[in-house]
Amino acid sequence: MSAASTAPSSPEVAQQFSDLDIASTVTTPAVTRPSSPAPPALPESPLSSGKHKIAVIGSGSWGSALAKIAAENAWKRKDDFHSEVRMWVREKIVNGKPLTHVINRTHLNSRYLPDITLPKNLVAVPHLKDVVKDATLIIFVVPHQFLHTVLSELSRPGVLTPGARAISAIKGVEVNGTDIQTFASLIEAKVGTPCSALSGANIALEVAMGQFCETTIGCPTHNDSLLWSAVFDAPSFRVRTVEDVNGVSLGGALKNVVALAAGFVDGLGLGGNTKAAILRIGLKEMTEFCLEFFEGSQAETFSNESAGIADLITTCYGGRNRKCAEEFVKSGQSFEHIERKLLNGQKLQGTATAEEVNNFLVARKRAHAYPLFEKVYKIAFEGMSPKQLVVGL
Ligand SMILES: NC(=O)c1ccc[n+]([C@@H]2O[C@H](COP(=O)([O-])OP(=O)(O)OC[C@H]3O[C@@H](n4cnc5c(N)ncnc54)[C@H](O)[C@@H]3O)[C@@H](O)[C@H]2O)c1
Ligand SMILES: O=P(O)(O)OC[C@H](O)CO
Repeated sequence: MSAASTAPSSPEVAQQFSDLDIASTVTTPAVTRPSSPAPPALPESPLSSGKHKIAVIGSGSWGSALAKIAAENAWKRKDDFHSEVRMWVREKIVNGKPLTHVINRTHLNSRYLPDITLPKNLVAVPHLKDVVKDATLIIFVVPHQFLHTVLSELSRPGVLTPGARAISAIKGVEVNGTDIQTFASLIEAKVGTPCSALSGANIALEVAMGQFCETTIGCPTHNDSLLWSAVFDAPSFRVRTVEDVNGVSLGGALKNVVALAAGFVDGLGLGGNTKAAILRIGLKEMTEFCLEFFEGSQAETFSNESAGIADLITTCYGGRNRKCAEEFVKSGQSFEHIERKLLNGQKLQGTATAEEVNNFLVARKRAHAYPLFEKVYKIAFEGMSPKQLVVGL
């Protein structure tokens, strides 16, 4: 497609970022499917425009990659979506300039996803309340450590649009004693929007580069699956929807614990057989954990969907958790040090999840039923030798 003919900016953001050139070209996907049938009609928007408006909360590597896809789809379906998509960027000075200005001028997230050109209808905004103004579809994709702060700001009266829906692409769980919650249910409880969950074998950079992959979206209703498929499905990012919001959420959280075990295996110099055994045992514990503690979740989400087996494979071979756990064994340094050394400002999720899951299982007196999760916790937090990982499994 040639250069866009209309400016995608709303008056407020045009004023806020008046010096931006967001009226020229918009990145379009390289592949089109001319023979595809017309997409299904979307559920009505609560806005008087009749269109849905997308907001992205988070601008790390995954936030930026998902925002890119959502903005490209919004631009293609202007009858259904406001073409401007706003992305919350926690302001930071990068090379002497605010990151929001850098993103809006260069269309590059130089801090978290350099070298990937973002669509020009994706606008970086530093204040949360401006990001969600009039938004009907809100994508939560901050590292889970920061979610509570975000939710307390969004739960103030008048901040969110009545009738808005949310989706969580955050991988982790929230534990309080004997209670465990997914982030989708935490978001739903704190801000009152129905919340779906997106998870899959999705290393952010590969997705942003347009390499083919699949993702799974767990949705509470059929309307949610229509909406979120329209936001995310793309020729190189195929969406499959399931009704199992908990299974999708738990797949994304628990695979990070297994990825630490896979990294320990690599750090110990053990081979493919051992890693395959860890993956099998890990998938079994992930599935059993979900079935035991989350009523209505489905084993098939783990065995058949990208959010289960496929994400486990990619993360145990190519993810940050694996990489940091390998370094933990080889260097003997702390995970905090390794995170700073290797991740360039990105956040490690697996150690926090291993601790949360262990605390929960201990509180429920069920730690012995999940020996791999227990070993990962003890190696990461209690000084157990990594060599003990496979002993007695
Ligand atoms: N990176 C991936 O490949 C990938 C893929 C799928 C899912 N995920 C999941 O997506 C979620 C977000 O991960 P990511 O990779 O986009 O983030 P990231 O690890 O790249 O972290 C950077 C983000 O954290 C924010 N941040 C840093 N300090 C903060 C603070 N004090 N307060 C608020 N925000 C702060 C930054 O502004 C930025 O948005 C995680 O749950 C992760 O597991 C990541
Ligand atoms: O890099 P990791 O280990 O956080 O994994 C990234 C994604 O979750 C893979 O789907």
